[in-house]
Amino acid sequence: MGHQSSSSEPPSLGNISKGFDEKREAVMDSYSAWLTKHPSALDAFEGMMILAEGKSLVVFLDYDGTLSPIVNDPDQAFMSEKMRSAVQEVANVFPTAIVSGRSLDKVKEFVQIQNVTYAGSHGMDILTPTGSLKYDPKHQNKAVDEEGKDVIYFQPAKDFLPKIQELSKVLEEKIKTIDGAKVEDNKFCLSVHFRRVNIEEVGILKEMVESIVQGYPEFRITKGKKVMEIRPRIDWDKGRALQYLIEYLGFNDSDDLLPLYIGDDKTDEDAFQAIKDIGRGYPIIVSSIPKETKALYSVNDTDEVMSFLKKLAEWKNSTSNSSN
Ligand SMILES: O=P(O)(O)OC[C@H]1O[C@H](O[C@H]2O[C@H](CO)[C@@H](O)[C@H](O)[C@H]2O)[C@H](O)[C@@H](O)[C@@H]1O
Repeated sequence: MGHQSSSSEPPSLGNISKGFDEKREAVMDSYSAWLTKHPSALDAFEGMMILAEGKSLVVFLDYDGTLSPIVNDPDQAFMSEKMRSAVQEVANVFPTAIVSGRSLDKVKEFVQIQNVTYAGSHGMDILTPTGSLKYDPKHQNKAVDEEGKDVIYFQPAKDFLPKIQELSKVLEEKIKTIDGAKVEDNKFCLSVHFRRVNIEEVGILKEMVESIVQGYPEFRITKGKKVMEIRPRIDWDKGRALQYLIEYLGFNDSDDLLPLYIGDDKTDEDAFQAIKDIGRGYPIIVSSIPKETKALYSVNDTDEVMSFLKKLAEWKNSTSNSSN
């Protein structure tokens, strides 16, 4: 008797593979459609640089998912030596800042490059050498760094520190019961990670965190990649940090300014918006899947970020040499 297929029978391998191919094609189609709206910054590079000629390009880079690939353990999110040298090449020829959700100390420890400006805690902890900024004692602290240089810390959430530390302890104690959950202290904000939490327990963890944070109305929760980010309710984000750094560099009212920001996460959208508000510049999202974004351009992954940074430094070096 010939083989009869019925709906109760398991699908054959051939059918599974056909279904898989169809799904993959559909994903590729939607990614291609998305790319027409957010073209690859590598493909669009020449055109972007034509507009950059004679302008003052300022480079802003997110850390996790941009300079280092997303990994399971946040403490192991190291940057490759190749990426470090690409960032170094860019920092040698453009003012460059790293704007991260990590604590300032942690991001400095990961990146280990001298001539870049660092902003930690989603821009709530910015370290700059003393310079053109007006001294604002409300949010700025003068200090001397490890090398004996005068520096300024800009910390708009400083007053929240005791409460953040309290909240961190409460969260740590409560989430102990959930295997794989982790609180990361990013100084002016906290991250509750659930990448390594069993899928069945993620909802419980989220409810737990939400209910604890409700008891601290001066804080809010934002979402990142398998992480809940708890931060003070202040009008400050990566976009405001970008504006602060532009002012610090003295480009506030400059028509020459051309900010470029590369980031992969929701909190980077504030910086993309800030560039849109300025009215010119290159907001670039790192994504291998179509997603809602304010970025104009895209790159697929951290390898493409590295290729883009290398091209950028090469372009600057070649244009400087040709004008000599
Ligand atoms: O602004 P960023 O520099 O992108 O920081 C955002 C969060 O990044 C880190 O978490 C993410 O990367 C981890 C390491 O790859 C990954 O394990 C985690 O699932 C991701 O959410 C960082 O640990 C967080 O504190 C930052 O808020």
